[in-house]
Amino acid sequence: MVAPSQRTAPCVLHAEQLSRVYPSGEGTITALAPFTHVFAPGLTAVVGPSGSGKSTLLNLLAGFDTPTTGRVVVGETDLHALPEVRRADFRLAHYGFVFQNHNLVPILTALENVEFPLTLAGVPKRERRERARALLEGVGLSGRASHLPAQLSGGEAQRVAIARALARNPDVLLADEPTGNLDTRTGERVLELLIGPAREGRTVVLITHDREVATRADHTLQVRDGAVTVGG
Ligand SMILES: Nc1ncnc2c1ncn2[C@@H]1O[C@H](COP(=O)(O)OP(=O)(O)OP(=O)(O)O)[C@@H](O)[C@H]1O
Repeated sequence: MVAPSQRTAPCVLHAEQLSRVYPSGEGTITALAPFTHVFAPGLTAVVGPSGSGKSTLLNLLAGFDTPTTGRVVVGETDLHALPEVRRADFRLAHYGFVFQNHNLVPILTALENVEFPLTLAGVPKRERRERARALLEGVGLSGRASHLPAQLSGGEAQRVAIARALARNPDVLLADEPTGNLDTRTGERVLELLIGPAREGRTVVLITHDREVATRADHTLQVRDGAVTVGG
């Protein structure tokens, strides 16, 4: 097995006066007004209407986008202060991502998809294969290891994506509507797989339109017209 990442204590994700303003025509759009929040370990649900700023928030927390003001601190690291290449490495080592459409590599099998982040990390083949098998087993998909993404159901593909996201024991798991395309029962199963890491002390941030899903979270953030408030 791969040694757990350098996680000695639960990692805290801190947004400090974080905001994002986009140019729009002649003017600007405040997609996210300045807000400060500590994302504690556990599951945080981010809810809000379409266009309210949820994805903008997630993209900033991931370091995919640059804030107009403020910063994102992960543990001791100021994410946006890192040069681009180091930020990408940091992201690979500390973050896992799950998107609405699983984003699996279509030409790789389920097992190879889970192995992929370990390959990037230079983990030797035998070790990474063993770890990927254990992760697939963890999401109940040992029997699908050699399937290509196109040969998986939507729920199965999403479970593979979660196994992949967990491959490097991330401190932070960011999920954008991971249950959005799934029926209720399958969505519930996928949600359980995200709640597990949250219970183990990871910081899991989940965007959802589904109020039912949000009720399972430890914390809820409401985003409305770019303004973030605590509580649903
Ligand atoms: N790159 C961009 N340039 C200009 N405006 C943008 C950009 N990205 C997002 N916006 C605007 O910022 C606002 C927030 O968008 P965002 O995608 O964060 O909303 P959302 O809550 O995730 O919506 P949805 O639930 O529909 O995915 C919207 O008004 C959107 O049009």
